Amino acid sequence: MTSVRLGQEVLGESGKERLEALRSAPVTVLQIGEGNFLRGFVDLMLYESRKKGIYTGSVAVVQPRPGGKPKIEALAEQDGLYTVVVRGLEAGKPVERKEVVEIFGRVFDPYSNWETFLDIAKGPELRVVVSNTTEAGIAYRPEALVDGQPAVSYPGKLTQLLYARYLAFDGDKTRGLYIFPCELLERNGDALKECVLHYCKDWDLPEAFVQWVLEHNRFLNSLVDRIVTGYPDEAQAEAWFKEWGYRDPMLTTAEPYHLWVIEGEPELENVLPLVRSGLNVHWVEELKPYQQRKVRILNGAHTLMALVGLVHGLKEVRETMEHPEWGALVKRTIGQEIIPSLPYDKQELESYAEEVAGRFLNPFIRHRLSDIAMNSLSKFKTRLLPSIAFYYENDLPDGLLHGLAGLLRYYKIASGEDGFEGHDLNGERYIVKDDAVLLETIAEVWAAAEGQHQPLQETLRKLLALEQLWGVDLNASAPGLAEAAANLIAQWEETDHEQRS
Ligand SMILES: NC(=O)c1ccc[n+]([C@@H]2O[C@H](COP(=O)([O-])OP(=O)(O)OC[C@H]3O[C@@H](n4cnc5c(N)ncnc54)[C@H](O)[C@@H]3O)[C@@H](O)[C@H]2O)c1
Ligand SMILES: O=P(O)(O)OC[C@@H](O)[C@@H](O)[C@H](O)[C@H](O)CO
Repeated sequence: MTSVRLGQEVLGESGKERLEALRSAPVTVLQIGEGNFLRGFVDLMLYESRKKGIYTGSVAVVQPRPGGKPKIEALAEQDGLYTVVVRGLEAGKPVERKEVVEIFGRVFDPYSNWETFLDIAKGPELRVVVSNTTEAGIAYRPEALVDGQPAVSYPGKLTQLLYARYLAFDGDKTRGLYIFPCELLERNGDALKECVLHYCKDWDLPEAFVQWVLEHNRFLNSLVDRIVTGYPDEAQAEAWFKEWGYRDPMLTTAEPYHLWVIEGEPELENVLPLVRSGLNVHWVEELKPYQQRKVRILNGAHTLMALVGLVHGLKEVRETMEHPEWGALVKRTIGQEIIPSLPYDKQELESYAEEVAGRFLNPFIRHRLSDIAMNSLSKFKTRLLPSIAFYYENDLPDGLLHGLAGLLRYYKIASGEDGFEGHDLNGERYIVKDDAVLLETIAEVWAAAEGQHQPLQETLRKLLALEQLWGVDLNASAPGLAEAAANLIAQWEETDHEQRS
C-alpha cells in the first residue's frame, strides 16, 4: 500500500515545468464548485484543450459553501492536481483512460480569502465563470450584503463578484463576463440572472450597474450530459493507488460519453474553444429540445429506477438494468411511455434512448442508486412528473405508475437518530436525503396514518394532495392515482413477503 500522495512530485521534472507554466498563465476561468461533476466534465475538457495548445489560460477554483473547504484544501495540498478515470464502452469496445488533470492555477477557500476572490474577479484576463452548485444552489433567498464578507448563496457571491468588477473597470462595457452555470436546471443561465437581479435590487446597487450586468454580461443557458460517478469503491481505489504508486482522495470516475449543448452563437468559441478542441460541444439556437430529451429520458429513467430499485433492495444502475423485471420495466417506460409524451422526432428520440440504455449498462461504472435518489422530490417533479402529466386524461401507464409508487413507498419515512429513515421491502433501513421541511411534512402524514390505522390508499391520497411536493393537487389532476399506487405497493409487499418466506 503506497502512502505517497498525488502532487507535483509525482509528475517528475517535466510535470513541474508544466505546472509552473499553468500557474503563470492568466486566470481566464473562475470556477465556483469543487465537486465531482465539474472536475469530470468542464475541467477535463479544458485540460484536453490545453494539452492541444488551444486553451492557453488557467482556472481558479473555489468552493461555493463553507462545507466544501476540506475538498478545496485536499486539492490545494495536491498542487491543484487530481485524477480522472474515464471508463466505458466506445464503439462497443471497452476503454479505460486515466488522466492526471492539470488545469487549476489557483485553488483557495473564498471564506478565508475573500480579497483574493475579489482580486480574481477584477482580473483583466478573466472572461468566464463556470459553476455547479446542484439545483439547490441557484436559488434566491433574501440576505444582507455585508461589506468584506461573502454572501451565503452562490448567486449572491456572483453579484458581489460582478459589482467588484464593474467598479474596478469603471463600467467598461468590454469587461463583462460569460457565465456558464452547469446546474441541471431548465434555462439555468436565465435562472441565475434572475437571482442576481434580485440581489441587485435588495442591495440597492446602482441602476447603471444593473444595466451593465444586463447589457455587457452573458448568462448562458446550457445542458450538460455526462455520468460522473465520483470516487470509486475502496477496493477499486486501493487497486489503482497501488498500480499508480500514489494516493488521490480527489479521484473521480466518469463515462467516456460527454455532451455540452450551449444556447449561443458559434462565435463564442473565441471565449471557450471547445468544438475546436474536438469536444462534443454544440452551440445551438434553441436548447429546449435537447434539454427535454435528456431530462425526461435519461434523468427520468434514473429517478424511476433509483426509487423502484431501492425499494426492492437493489443498489446500482447496471444491476437494475440487468434485472429481468426492473430492467425491462425501465426500457419499456422509456420506449412506450416517455418517448410518446415528447413532441420531437420519434426516430431521433429512440436512437438517443438506445444510447442511454448502453450508457446505463456501462460495465465499468458502479453508479449508486442511493446517490441518484438524493433530493428525489424535486427531481421527480422536473424529470418524471411532466411525463406523467401527459397521461392525466387517461389511465397512467404501468411504468410511470411504478415510478410514482416507488417514490411514495421510498418516502415512507420516520424521523430517526441519523435523519429521516425508511425501510425497503426486505426491511433494510436507509436514510432519505432531501429538503428537511418536506421530509418533516411527509413523515407527519405517515405517522398520523399509523396512529389511525389508515388504509394505504387514504395515506397516499393525503400525500398526493401536498401541493408543495407536486405543484398541484395530484388527486384533482388524475383521480384514481392513489388507488392505483396503493394497489401496486400492496402487490409489491405481498410478492416480496412470499419470496422471503
Ligand atoms: N454527477 C453527474 O453525473 C452529473 C451529471 C450532470 C449534471 N450534474 C449536476 O451536478 C450536480 C451534482 O454534483 P456532483 O456530482 O459534482 O456532486 P458533488 O457532491 O461532488 O458536488 C456538489 C457541489 O455542489 C455544492 N452545493 C451543494 N448544495 C449547494 C447549495 N445549496 N448551494 C451552493 N452549493 C451547493 C457542493 O458544495 C459541491 O461543490 C447535480 O445536481 C447536477 O446539477 C451531475
Ligand atoms: O446528478 P443528479 O443528482 O442531479 O442526478 C442523478 C443522475 O441522473 C445524473 O447525475 C445523470 O447521471 C447525469 O445527469 C448524466 O448527465
